Amino acid sequence: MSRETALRVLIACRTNGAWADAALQAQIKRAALSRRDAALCSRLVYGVLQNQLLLDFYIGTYCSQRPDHLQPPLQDILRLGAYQILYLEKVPDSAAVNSSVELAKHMKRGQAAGLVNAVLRKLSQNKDRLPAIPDQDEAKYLSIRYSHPKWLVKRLLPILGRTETEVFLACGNTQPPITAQINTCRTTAERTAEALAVEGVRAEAHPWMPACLLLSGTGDLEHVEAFQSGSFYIQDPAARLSVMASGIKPGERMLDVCAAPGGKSFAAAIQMGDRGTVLACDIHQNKLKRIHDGAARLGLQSIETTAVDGRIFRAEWEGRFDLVLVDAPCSGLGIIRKKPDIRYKKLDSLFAMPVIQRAILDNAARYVRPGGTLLYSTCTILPEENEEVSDGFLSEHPEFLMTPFTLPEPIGTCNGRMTLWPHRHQTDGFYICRMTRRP
Ligand SMILES: C[S@@+](CC[C@H](N)C(=O)[O-])C[C@H]1O[C@@H](n2cnc3c(N)ncnc32)[C@H](O)[C@@H]1O
Repeated sequence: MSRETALRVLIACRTNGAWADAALQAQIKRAALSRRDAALCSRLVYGVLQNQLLLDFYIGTYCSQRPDHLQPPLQDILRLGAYQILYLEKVPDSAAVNSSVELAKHMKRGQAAGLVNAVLRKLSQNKDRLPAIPDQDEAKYLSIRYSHPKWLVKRLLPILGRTETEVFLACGNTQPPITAQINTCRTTAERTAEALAVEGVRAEAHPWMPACLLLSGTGDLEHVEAFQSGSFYIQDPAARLSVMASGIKPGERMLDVCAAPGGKSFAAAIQMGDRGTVLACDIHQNKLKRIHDGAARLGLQSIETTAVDGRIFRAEWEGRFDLVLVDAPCSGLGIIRKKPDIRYKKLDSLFAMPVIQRAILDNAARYVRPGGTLLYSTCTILPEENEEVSDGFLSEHPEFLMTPFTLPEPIGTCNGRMTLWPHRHQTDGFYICRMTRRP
């Protein structure tokens, strides 16, 4: 059942543009998989997505047809089989081959099962002497080796250089830690860790982020008492760092323009000791419920929600906020570890982003009071959506200037803007730019 469910998820991602995490959740529930089967299913889906280009390279070596000319479900079946043979030591090759042949039989295409059998058997026979990836073209080599699209590798090479690009790409295929941010309005990290231990969840203090725990052995956290009672919420340190950089204080008024599902609004309300106002907005009315439910669970009274398009001016908000946060919609290339399928999204949708980001920033800036703060952030690492957007904004808005901020060591003081990188900071890839409206 795990393999069939994994196949359904991969097909949904490819044909309906579904996100793997949401499709996984839905399909695991639909198939009513046990905890163990669900874990294998997740491992298969994430493993295939993280290694897709490399798997295709090996499949192509042993297949009489070009893999991209095969019927798409057949490609997915071959990738699932190849992943098990090359990466899952506990699955015997025979089981990987036979289960893949069974999946192909369900396709009711005569030759599909035979082809899957032939390709996977050859792969299994040769797995200790796999062909070398051609390395004449550096970007192509790295793209296949680490299964990241070639266009992204080409963009990264001049920014990071060869060695660091390789480290970044390898990091993109690792499992990110699960980090709990403590609701310090309610409890402490120590008490939360003790409560989690009682329920079998291991928690250790984050090496440098205050009031933050690294979790393992979590399973489904929603059933854990410490979660239900609002002791913490799950958020990467990078996201909380952006709120720390804003310097929001108790009693202030904050507007979170692109707020759903609410992580930064929660971080801000907690940083303010739940005193003041956080107006959490999103263009999608249906997403506000997540913010509302999260705030209720955490017992945060200072958060209000409303649906708005951040590009459209609301006269009643002009100059009214101490802090306006634009955590803009973006390509998400900084969270490839969590969402491996982001790397395969169409380029045109990614590069439409800067126009939307700038439109939201230009409009939201009008809501900042004189002397107040405008914080622009994204969970991506490319300058097109980061420095180029904030620099473009600053060059046309002389009433704003970039202002330094200080974050916990080892990050320290930043000169107004910074990019966090997964391989350097062990956080999500993230951009923070802090600007102040001249008084
Ligand atoms: C990066 S996510 C925000 C994450 C959130 N700040 C958090 O920390 O949980 C971007 C959000 O912007 C919203 N969005 C997209 N276009 C928008 C617009 N024109 N106005 C307001 N929100 C928008 C999306 O619905 C999405 O929820």
